[in-house]
Amino acid sequence: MRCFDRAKIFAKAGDGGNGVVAMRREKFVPLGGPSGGDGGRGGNVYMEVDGSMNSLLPFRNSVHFRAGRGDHGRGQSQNGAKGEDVVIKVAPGTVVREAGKEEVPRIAENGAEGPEMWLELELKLVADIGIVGAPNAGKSTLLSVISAAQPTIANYPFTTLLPNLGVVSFDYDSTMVVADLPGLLEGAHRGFGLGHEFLRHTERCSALIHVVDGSSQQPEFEFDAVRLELELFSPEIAEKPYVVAFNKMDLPDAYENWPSFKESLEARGIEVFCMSAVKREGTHEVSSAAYQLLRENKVAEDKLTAEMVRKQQTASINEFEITHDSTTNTWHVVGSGLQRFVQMTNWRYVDSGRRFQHVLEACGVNKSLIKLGVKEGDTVIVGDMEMIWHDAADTSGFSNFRKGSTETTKWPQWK
Ligand SMILES: Nc1nc2c(ncn2[C@@H]2O[C@H](COP(=O)(O)OP(=O)(O)OP(=O)(O)O)[C@@H](O)[C@H]2O)c(=O)[nH]1
Ligand SMILES: [Mg+2]
Repeated sequence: MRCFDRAKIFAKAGDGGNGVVAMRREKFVPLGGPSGGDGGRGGNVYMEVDGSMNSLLPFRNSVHFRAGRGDHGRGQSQNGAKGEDVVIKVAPGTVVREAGKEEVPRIAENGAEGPEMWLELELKLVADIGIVGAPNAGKSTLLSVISAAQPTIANYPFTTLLPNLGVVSFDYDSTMVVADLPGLLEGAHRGFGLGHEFLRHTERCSALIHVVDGSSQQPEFEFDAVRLELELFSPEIAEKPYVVAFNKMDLPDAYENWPSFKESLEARGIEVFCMSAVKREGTHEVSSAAYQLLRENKVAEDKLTAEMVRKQQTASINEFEITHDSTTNTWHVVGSGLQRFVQMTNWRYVDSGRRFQHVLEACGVNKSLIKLGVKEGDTVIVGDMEMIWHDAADTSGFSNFRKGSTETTKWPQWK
């Protein structure tokens, strides 16, 4: 049962093919020169999100993913064929990590030896709202009332073993996805009960609905115990906005407990609602309040997205291609991000020239040029910026910037 939302797989990029040493031998061609073909590039391993998948179950049977190896090069300048790529399809909301590490892995790299690693996949539900609460509080009942979902409802704890999802629609285009989670027990953060396994799913939710069984002996105590579990499991989850829904108001015990529960929580600054999920009374108010929290959160998130887009644009500077014109010994560095950056940089100032230099270095342009065999005196063109390469021993690499062909600037020192 644990397999459905976690999996461990092995991915290996294809090895590159070997190059071959060969000399051209032909009648009437006295000095044929080398004619060995390069080895083919190894295949890459890609991950692709497939909207039709909703679990990681397929990875129970297939664990190993290897991209094809590149063919070896052959004589007569025949290069080896590229190895076949492998695409691993995962469900939306899958988080990929290198086993035992936190960062997102990079497995699509070239090399004679294809990189390989174990990857941990973790599926986190993509729900807007998570319903949390003690076992038997009425979480599934609430979901069944506010959405078309039909989760199992029964009068015993841990009826819900896997999270249920439901779509709650208000009018027209305002909808939200609500996840009903297994009940939380005291000690859940230490692995008691089932709640712990699934609390992770709430990490992606924008807000929570906390259902309290109003007919229990001490509803406030139950409320605090669940809050404590949330905090102990993850402070991040505990910080999410939430609404409290005091349930089972149709039962005399709950009806009696309600005034003191309400008073006590409101004194702590917590907004509470009462409802009878079974009788469908007060449930609309609860889901509307949750939707309100969601909307407030969206505004904040949009700001964050704008910030991320800006950061991504900076990252796109990193992608470039270098071509070499051997007749003029000119290197063209092309990349839309780089180009834009060049246009932005006011090359006239030493300071910005230096900044530009730093960007080229940070983006790996200098290193790539050295790898490709740039020589002293060669011209390098990035956008409309022309530079002369000088001794690579100097970390800066370039000796002067020229914009167009008219102006030349000497850079006295770059350190
Ligand atoms: N009287 C009354 N019973 C309710 C109400 N809401 C839920 N119940 C009952 O409480 C029991 C548990 O309901 P569920 O919705 O399965 O509770 P849950 O929180 O999902 O429970 P777990 O999945 O086991 O954690 C069922 O017998 C429901 O019929 C209510 O408003 N009034
Ligand atoms: Mg349930």
